[in-house]
Amino acid sequence: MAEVNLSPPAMPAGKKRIAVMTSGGDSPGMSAAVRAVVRQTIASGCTAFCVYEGYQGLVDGGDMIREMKWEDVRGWISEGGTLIGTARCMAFIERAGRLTAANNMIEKGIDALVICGGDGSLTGADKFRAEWPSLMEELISTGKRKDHEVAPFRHLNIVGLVGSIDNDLSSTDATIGCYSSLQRICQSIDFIDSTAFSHQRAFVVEVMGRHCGWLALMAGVSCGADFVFIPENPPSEKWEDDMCSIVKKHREMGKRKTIVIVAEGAHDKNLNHISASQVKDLLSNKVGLDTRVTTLGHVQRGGPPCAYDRMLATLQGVEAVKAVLEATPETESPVICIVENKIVRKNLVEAIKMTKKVAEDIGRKDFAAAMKGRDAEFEEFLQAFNITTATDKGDNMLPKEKRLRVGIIHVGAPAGGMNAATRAAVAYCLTRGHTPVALHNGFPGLCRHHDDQPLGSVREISWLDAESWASKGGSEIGTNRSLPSEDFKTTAYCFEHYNIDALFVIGGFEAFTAVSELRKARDQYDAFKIPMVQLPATVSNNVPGTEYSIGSDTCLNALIDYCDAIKQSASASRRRVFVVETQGGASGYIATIAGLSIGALAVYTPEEGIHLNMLVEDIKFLKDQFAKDKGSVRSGKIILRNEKASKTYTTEVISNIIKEESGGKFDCRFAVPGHVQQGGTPSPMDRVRAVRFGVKSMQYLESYAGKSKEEIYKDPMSAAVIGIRGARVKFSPMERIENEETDWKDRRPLNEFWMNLVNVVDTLSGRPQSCREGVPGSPAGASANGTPNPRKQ
Ligand SMILES: Nc1ncnc2c1ncn2[C@@H]1O[C@H](COP(=O)(O)OP(=O)(O)OP(=O)(O)O)[C@@H](O)[C@H]1O
Ligand SMILES: O=P(O)(O)OC[C@H]1O[C@](O)(CO)[C@@H](O)[C@@H]1O
Ligand SMILES: [Mg+2]
Repeated sequence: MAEVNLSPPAMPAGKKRIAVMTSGGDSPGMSAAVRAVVRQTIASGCTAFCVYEGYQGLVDGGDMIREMKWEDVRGWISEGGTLIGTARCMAFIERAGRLTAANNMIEKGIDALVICGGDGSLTGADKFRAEWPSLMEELISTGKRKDHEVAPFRHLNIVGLVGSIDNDLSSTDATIGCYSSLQRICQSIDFIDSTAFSHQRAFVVEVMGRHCGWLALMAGVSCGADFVFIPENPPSEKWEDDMCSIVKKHREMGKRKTIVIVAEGAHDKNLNHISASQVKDLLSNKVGLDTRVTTLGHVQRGGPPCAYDRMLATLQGVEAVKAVLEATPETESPVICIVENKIVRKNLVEAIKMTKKVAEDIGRKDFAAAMKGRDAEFEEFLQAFNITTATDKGDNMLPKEKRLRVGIIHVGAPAGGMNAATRAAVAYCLTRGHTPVALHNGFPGLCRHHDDQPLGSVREISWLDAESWASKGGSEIGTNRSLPSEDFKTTAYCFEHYNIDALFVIGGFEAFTAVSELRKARDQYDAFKIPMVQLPATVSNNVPGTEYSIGSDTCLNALIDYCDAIKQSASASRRRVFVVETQGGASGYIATIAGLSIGALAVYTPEEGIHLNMLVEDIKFLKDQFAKDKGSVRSGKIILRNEKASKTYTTEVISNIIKEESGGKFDCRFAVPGHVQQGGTPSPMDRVRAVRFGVKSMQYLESYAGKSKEEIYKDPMSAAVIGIRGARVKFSPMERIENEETDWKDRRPLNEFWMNLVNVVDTLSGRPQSCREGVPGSPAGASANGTPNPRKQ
């Protein structure tokens, strides 16, 4: 009988069959990653496959490896867990299992595999890749495959996406799912807080994270816990006494509740496990506290992904497909990572090696090395946690002449994390011997009420005052939009009269403007010749000098919750579109990232504006979509329109035009979430970043202690803005940012790093280029990383 090649025919040049799978413990955002890989694959003219049930599906083959169409992943962006299933597969740990998996991949003609999983899954992927040539040889030598069948698959094209709640892979700042899990943990601890406070109780909370302390540490930072136990940095030999003395001290200082967080993999310096019940016994018996244990368990892994995880999963999924398409046989397998704010490809083998080394360092009790092996943020967060909970000032105190009175002021609209940043700054100041002074209710509050009796607006903040602010939304010291230029004279008088030696300004574009004004007014007022730092805090994320303002993540989460509910309603009513109006001032950041995170059909930003042709093309697109949908599930559609995208085409007008032009084929409504977008409780990301930036800002101001007014005046860095820029956290000189990077008219940065992401929203919703072609200022034609948009190639 003639030989038959049962494998599918080879793909045309440059086109591939790309499969995606999820493996290990599920994590929120995995489904969003699968959606992004599938849609980007199809948008690139390739064929998408999913491998169901992790490596088990690869080993079982057959129907477990299925082709996916565009519509198959509709609505997946907001789903928790992984809709293609996951498993911990023993068979794949053995070579025999991997051989069968390789054979199944050839059977289906899979050219490339994108694996979304944790350290274990990527270790498996790395092993599979390393072994691949020998697996191919074995398939041939054992007669399972012919040479020509194997020939097109000689090089295994593999890309890793890190999906795990544990955040345990070295070389990336965040894994897909870790911030959603942190959100679940923080919400639980916030709830526990109120009952603990009521009864003056202690709670020991055990959190997941297997061998990694990221979740425990970040929960400690965001919730203002009293003590954390993490495997990378075990407590001292006499930890029982240390913990009890810190808790006792906090109680003596007036705290009514105690929260201790224990990572499930916590141990002492000799690697003896530290359990939650052990900690509970100590708190009960040695400190005499009424203590309870709460083990959060799998609730930490469930539920929908937060905004950050949706965005991360989406951008990384898109990047994974690009990496597949750009790979040559010489390219080393990448893992897609994020460093601060930048999606980057790193070497998979190296990342696995570094991750394994952390485990080995812990095994060898080299904890300093283990700490270094985690990302750069990790150590900084531990320091920030220690500083904000420290009671033993001792060595930390500066000599008297280096101690400052630091004025802290909130300017502009409230934003999530303002209080957390203030709390961190206060704790840092007290630990170092500085005096934190709240300037209540912004600059007008300062000028008008500084000498009110009995309580003026200039007040020193005690540790206990600020202690409970870690999780509080709004602004505890009050905020105001007005600027110092409204009364420079009184502002200067107050700075002098109350001996303000340094200024920490927390807020958005107004805060930026305020620091700029004070800097410029230094010529006339000596009182302003003090070091000043602005910490960008605004839902709009439009502050020059940073790619991230605290509060913007809280806003995105509030907005996606709102949009998820609207989308559900639109889906249930089948043929309905919603136009949702977002805040953001003249910056389309919030609209774009929310669009990316909910799978919006289109995003209208002030940067691009709204044009008649755009509306005409979008209505055509909508008609086409509804014609294809035929009343299917998850067919609700949302267009996000920034509040300042157009003066003429308002949200209501657009909604009416769409309704009118739909020819009765579908309906359109609009919704305006308004100030809901400021969020209630700040998101954990805003809280932890607020703490990190708060501490860094204080350290920065402190570096000016002892300098003369003239030295400060001459130093361009003495008025600075702290921010994330690409892969780094930096202080930038106000003067340069004002002059070179600010669009003063539109109150936003001149270059907005996220502009190309509108293309990703379009690619993944299938919106044709024609909708934005010819639109002035449109970056259509460039993609997320500035590389050409695949749909244009
Ligand atoms: N050394 C290895 N060799 C081959 N396959 C492996 C190896 N380690 C893990 N795998 C495969 O990856 C699967 C998932 O690994 P693991 O259970 O460690 O979860 P993970 O990917 O680290 O995710 P998480 O820790 O977030 O749950 C394993 O069940 C196994 O199929
Ligand atoms: O769901 P399982 O298999 O019990 O595994 C629990 C483990 O998985 C994780 O949730 C993710 O790795 C760990 O934090 C935890 O130790
Ligand atoms: Mg793992």
